[in-house]
Amino acid sequence: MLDSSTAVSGHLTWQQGKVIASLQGVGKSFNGKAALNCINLDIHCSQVLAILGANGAGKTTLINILLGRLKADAGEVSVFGCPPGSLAARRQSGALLQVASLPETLKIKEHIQLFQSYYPNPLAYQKVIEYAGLQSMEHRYSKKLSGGEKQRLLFALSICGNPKLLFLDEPSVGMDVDARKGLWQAILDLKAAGTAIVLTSHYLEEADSLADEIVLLKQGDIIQRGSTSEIKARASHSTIRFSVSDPWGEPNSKTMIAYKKIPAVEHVRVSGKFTELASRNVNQTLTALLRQQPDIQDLTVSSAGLEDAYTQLNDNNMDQGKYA
Ligand SMILES: Nc1ncnc2c1ncn2[C@@H]1O[C@H](COP(=O)(O)OP(=O)(O)OP(=O)(O)O)[C@@H](O)[C@H]1O
Repeated sequence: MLDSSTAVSGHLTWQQGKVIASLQGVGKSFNGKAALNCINLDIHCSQVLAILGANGAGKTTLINILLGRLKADAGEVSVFGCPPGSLAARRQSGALLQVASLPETLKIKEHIQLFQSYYPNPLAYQKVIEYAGLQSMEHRYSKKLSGGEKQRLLFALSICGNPKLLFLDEPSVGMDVDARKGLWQAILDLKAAGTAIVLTSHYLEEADSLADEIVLLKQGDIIQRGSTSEIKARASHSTIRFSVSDPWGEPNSKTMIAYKKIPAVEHVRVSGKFTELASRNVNQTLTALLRQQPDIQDLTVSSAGLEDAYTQLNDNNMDQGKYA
C-alpha cells in the first residue's frame, strides 16, 4: 500500500518502479581522503534522481562508480543485476559527463549514426534528433558548434542506445533558455517512457523542475534525501528579499554581519542587487529590519524554495544527522 506522499491520483510513481541499480555501503577514497562514505541508494525505473551538493561533495565519484569508470573501495554496486561497467550494464546505460571530447571531423548526423551502431537496439535517429533539439543542424561539423550546441550533441549521444538508465552530469551547462527547456522536456519524455535518470546539477531550478527524489551529498555523506517538496518542507524558514542602497550601502562582509544580527535571521545571501534573509520568524525579522532600514525596496516574503532549503540543510546537517 502506498503512503500519502507516494500516491499520485492513480498513476504509478517511481517508488513502485523496479530497482535497476543500487549501492549498498559504498565507500571510495582518494589518497586516504574519503570521497564517499557508506552510501546506500536505490535507483528505480521511471525516476529522475537528482544528486546535489557543493563542489567536491562526491557527485561525480558516485556516477563514475555506477558507470564502472571507478571501482568502489567498499560495499556492493549492482546495475541491472550486473557489475557496473559490464557489457550488460553498459548496453542499457547512457551518460553525458562533464569531461567529454568529440572527434571534430564528423558531422552531427555521423556522430549519432556511429553511436547508434554501438548498441543492439538504438533509439530511432529522428527521435534522437528531436529529443536533443538538433533539427536542421544535422550536417554541421562538431568543431563548428557553440558550447551549448555541443552540449546538445553530447546529450544526443547519451541517448543513442535507448538507455534504461541515463546519467546526466551537469547537462544544461552552456545551454540557452530555449535549449534548456527542450532538454527538460526530453528528460521528462524519457522518464515517461520508463528511463531512470540520474542528474547532477548546480542549477537548483533544474532539480526542482525535474526530480522525483533529491539526494544531498556533503563531503561524501548523504545528509538529506526526499522529494523536492519534502526537502523544501524541512527548511522551516521563510525568505525575506529586498534591495537596498542606503544607509548600509552595497552588501559586503560588514553589512552581512549586521544582517545576521537581526532577530530570527538564520542565513544571509546576496543575489545580484538583492539581499535575502532566511528567517525563522518573519514578523520579528521584518520589524527589526524596517526599524533599522526603512528605505528598503522591492520587498518580498516567500516560503523556502529549493535553493533556500539547499543552503539551510547543507549548512545545518551536523545538527540533523546523516541519511545513510
Ligand atoms: N581522480 C581523483 N583523484 C584524487 N582525488 C579525487 C579524484 N576524483 C575526485 N577526487 C576528490 O574526491 C572528492 C569528490 O570529488 P567529485 O568530483 O566526486 O565531487 P563533485 O561533487 O562531483 O564536485 P563538482 O561539483 O565540483 O563536480 C573531491 O575532494 C575530489 O578532489
